[in-house]
Amino acid sequence: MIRVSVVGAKGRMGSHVVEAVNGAADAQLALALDAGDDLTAITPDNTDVVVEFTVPSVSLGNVLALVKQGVDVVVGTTGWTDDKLDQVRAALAEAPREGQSVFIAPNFAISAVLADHFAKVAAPYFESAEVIELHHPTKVDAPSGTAIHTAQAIGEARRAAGLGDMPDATETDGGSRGQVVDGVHVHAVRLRGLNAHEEVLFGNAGEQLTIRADSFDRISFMPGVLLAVRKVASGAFPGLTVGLDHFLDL
Ligand SMILES: NC(=O)c1ccc[n+]([C@@H]2O[C@H](COP(=O)([O-])OP(=O)(O)OC[C@H]3O[C@@H](n4cnc5c(N)ncnc54)[C@H](O)[C@@H]3O)[C@@H](O)[C@H]2O)c1
Ligand SMILES: O=C(O)C1=N[C@H](C(=O)O)CCC1
Repeated sequence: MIRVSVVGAKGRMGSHVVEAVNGAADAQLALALDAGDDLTAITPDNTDVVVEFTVPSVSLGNVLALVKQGVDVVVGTTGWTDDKLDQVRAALAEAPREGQSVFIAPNFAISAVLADHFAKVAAPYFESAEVIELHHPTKVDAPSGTAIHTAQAIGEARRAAGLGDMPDATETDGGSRGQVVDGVHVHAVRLRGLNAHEEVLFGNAGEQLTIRADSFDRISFMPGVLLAVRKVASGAFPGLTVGLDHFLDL
């Protein structure tokens, strides 16, 4: 049995994770903590893997504290920068237990992970690429972690293919062209009724490819969360791993 503690357990994602862990035959819920609870209650004596879904402003602090406490961590919270990832790597290098793991996924839904993969494959073949992410209006960060990850993957694939800048004659822009991430324009929509959606547009003269992923319900993230918990608990992924694609045969 994998003993799983959840941090952010009262949130939209955390409460689904509690339910998913309770429904899994090979996992059992250890502690379910939220804001104001004492994180030091989580120790290797009661927990194998912590699942962390909180808010971008506190997630790094939680992860660093949990690594110090000797437990493995699966993180779904967004807001990760290169500098924050370096801090996690440094904490893991000093971790109390041999082979400790932190796994971070911008998106646990198979549709989103595949969309990202297909975008990487398509990127070298198109002159233009833009990302549109669409989410519920209670989301606190923009653009989404998934859109940043997708844009970075497209930027990297374009560079590797020797592609230059995308064509764009814009001379005046009050913000309508979106945020530029790694050379890729990213646009964020917040609309009541939406959950989590992403569209990647690729263009050449006379043709367009659209790749779209839709998470209509948060249950779409749960198979990915449980897969990550199992992979991390197996001990086969020491150190920091970013992206569910590492656990899929893509
Ligand atoms: N990776 C994915 O697949 C995926 C999917 C959905 C959402 N997310 C991300 O997960 C995060 C959470 O999203 P949500 O919709 O569940 O948000 P939410 O606001 O519903 O939940 C966040 C929870 O964290 C709690 N919290 C805040 N500070 C805390 C602290 N210091 N310690 C413990 N708990 C604390 C809050 O009280 C709340 O219950 C966001 O960053 C979101 O973008 C990722
Ligand atoms: O609902 C959210 O918030 C989501 N956040 C992640 C992101 O920012 O990419 C994943 C999708 C849902």
